Order: sequence, then C-alpha cells, then structure tokens
Amino acid sequence: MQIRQSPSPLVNVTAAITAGGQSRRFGSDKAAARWRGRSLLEHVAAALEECPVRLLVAPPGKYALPGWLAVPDVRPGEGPLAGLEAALQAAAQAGGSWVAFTGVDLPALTPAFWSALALARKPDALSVQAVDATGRAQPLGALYRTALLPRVTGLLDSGERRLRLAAPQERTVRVSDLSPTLLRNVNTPDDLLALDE
Ligand SMILES: Nc1nc2c(ncn2[C@@H]2O[C@H](COP(=O)(O)OP(=O)(O)OP(=O)(O)O)[C@@H](O)[C@H]2O)c(=O)[nH]1
Ligand SMILES: [Mg+2]
Repeated sequence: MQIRQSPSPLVNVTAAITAGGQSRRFGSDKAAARWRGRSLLEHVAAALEECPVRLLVAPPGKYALPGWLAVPDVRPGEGPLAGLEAALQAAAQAGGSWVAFTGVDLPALTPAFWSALALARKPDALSVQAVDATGRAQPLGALYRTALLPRVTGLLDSGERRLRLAAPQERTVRVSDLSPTLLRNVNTPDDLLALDE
C-alpha cells in the first residue's frame, strides 16, 4: 500500500532570513552565537528548509548557508524593513508570491510554526503574523505577500523604518493559538541564556 503524504503548506512559500544587522545590543555577531550545538542562523534556517526557494539577505560573503541564495541589501544598514524590501524583490523575481520572513534571532521557530502561518493565509491577506505573549502581532517571523513591494519601497523612500508598518493591519491575518515561547527573541546575551529557562 502506498502512503501519500500531503504536500507541505510551505511548497509555495519563499523563505527569507534578514541578516544585515550590527548586533549592537548583543555585543558580537548574534547570527553566529551558539545555542544547542548550532548557530542561531542555522536554527532559523532549519525551520524553513521545506521552502523550495531560500534567500539570505546579508552582506555579500558574510555567511555561508548551504542551499540558500545570497541576496545583497538594496539599502544596507537601513534595518529589517529594508531587508524585507530586498527579500520581496528577489522572491518576486523568482516567481514567488509569499515570503516567510525572519531575523537571525528567532531560534525557537519551528517548521510547524511556519506551516501554521501558511495554513492561515486568506485570499485577500497581505501578511500573516503570530500574536505574542503581550497580544501584539509579530512582524518578524511572519509571512508577507510580494505584492507589498511597492508599499514597502514607498515607506522606505519616505523615511519610514518600522517593520510593523510593512502590511496594512486590516489585511493582516493574526494567528493567536501558537505558543509564545516560539517567538523568543535574542537581542542581548541574557536573552540567549533565557532560551533555556
Ligand atoms: N538585511 C538587513 N537586516 C537587518 C538590518 N538591520 C537589522 N537587520 C536584521 O533584522 C533582524 C532583527 O534586527 P535587530 O534585532 O535589531 O538586530 P540588529 O540590528 O543586528 O541588533 P541591534 O544592533 O542590537 O539592534 C536581525 O536578523 C538583523 O540581522 C539591515 O540593515 N539589513
Ligand atoms: Mg537593530
């Protein structure tokens, strides 16, 4: 008897890690920081391996991540919203319509987390975001439609840098039944220690 597995909900999602930050609060490159035997960058990448196209938005040559395509920042040093712009642009060029967008500092994300976001997509949605412990939708570790590219470019051109404005609220699906521990974020060395608490 042949057992047919249903395809992953991530088959039509392009993965993108934005890794162009300076880790000022961490004090050294947090992408390379180790947790449970792997770097934080390797953890976030492992959760997205089911995505057929995978993009790493980072300074050229800074990281080696097998199977991930290097994408340079369009506006280096301008923050994660600029990283999203580069990711949406590269994903659209590759024919993708949805991007799973994350930083290097969300090492507790899992394939199941991303699948849950992908399954929550609605036809008119432009973003899907998990709700954290404080009830806020999280714009990093979220799905974005490539159709947002002109909006994101317009925001950046007007001087805006807040990632949470990338998608209009009324077209953002909020997913509230995921464990908030999945969204644990590493900004400081103490945050890294707290992952094991
Ligand atoms: N591509 C790109 N990614 C960025 C940029 N700035 C920050 N990021 C990434 O965005 C994610 C979240 O940003 P932060 O937590 O502020 O990281 P950071 O800027 O390195 O750290 P701080 O210097 O402490 O703010 C991380 O994965 C960063 O690498 C940038 O200018 N370009
Ligand atoms: Mg920063």
